[in-house]
Amino acid sequence: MSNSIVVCQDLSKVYQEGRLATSVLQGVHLAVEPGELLAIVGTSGSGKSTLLHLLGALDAPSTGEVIFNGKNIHKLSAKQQAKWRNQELGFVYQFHHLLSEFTALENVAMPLLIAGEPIKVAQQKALDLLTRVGLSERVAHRPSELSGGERQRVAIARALINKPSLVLADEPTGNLDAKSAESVYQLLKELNAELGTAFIVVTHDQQLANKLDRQLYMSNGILQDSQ
Ligand SMILES: Nc1ncnc2c1ncn2[C@@H]1O[C@H](COP(=O)(O)OP(=O)(O)OP(=O)(O)O)[C@@H](O)[C@H]1O
Repeated sequence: MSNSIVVCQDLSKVYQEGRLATSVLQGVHLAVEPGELLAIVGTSGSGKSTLLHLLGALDAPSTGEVIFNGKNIHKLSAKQQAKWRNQELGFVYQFHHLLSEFTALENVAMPLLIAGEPIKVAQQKALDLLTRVGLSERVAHRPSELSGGERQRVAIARALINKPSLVLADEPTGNLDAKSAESVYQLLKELNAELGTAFIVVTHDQQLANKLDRQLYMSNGILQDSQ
């Protein structure tokens, strides 16, 4: 437990809109080990994305806490949270959230520039990582000039460029065909072996979930070991 990279204790989330309260997460306990590949599966609307948002401090829990390497991330100031996200965390989304007006190289270099790396160093590192994910010929392409699988690989490269200890991935294979989904999985696996990055992957793709180290099931806001 003390070795865990992230621990959630009794996490709950209630969305309050006027008089209407929607309880989305209930008493979630979770501990993820360094380098672990964890899948979270569950029906639509069960609270998986909400949990990822709380883990990334993009939203605050109603009760409970998220301890990341000993730090309660929801007690950090907004500025400290932004720095923590930049240095320790990577995000991969189904719809990739790449910046459309920038090239693949610029998108991947962005987190390094935000972290204060000189532009030449950032560009070289981005080029190396894009080569690593098989996109050396596509570095000057904008997102609209890439296929879905290529965009997803750019998004993964961007998530990993700062060598974070944890990547939060929401449906990373969600809009991909079987072949592209397999290549995204291979890439996660290789980078995990090489860099020791832990991944928490929210997915409806049971084939992907079966290949990861561990699976947890979300059902009506409750996270459990089996379905
Ligand atoms: N800002 C919000 N205000 C009110 N309710 C919300 C809000 N965001 C999400 N919800 C509700 O919380 C529930 C869980 O949503 P969440 O996106 O976490 O589900 P999910 O398991 O990721 O679903 P999916 O697999 O369809 O992406 C849903 O019923 C949703 O309508």
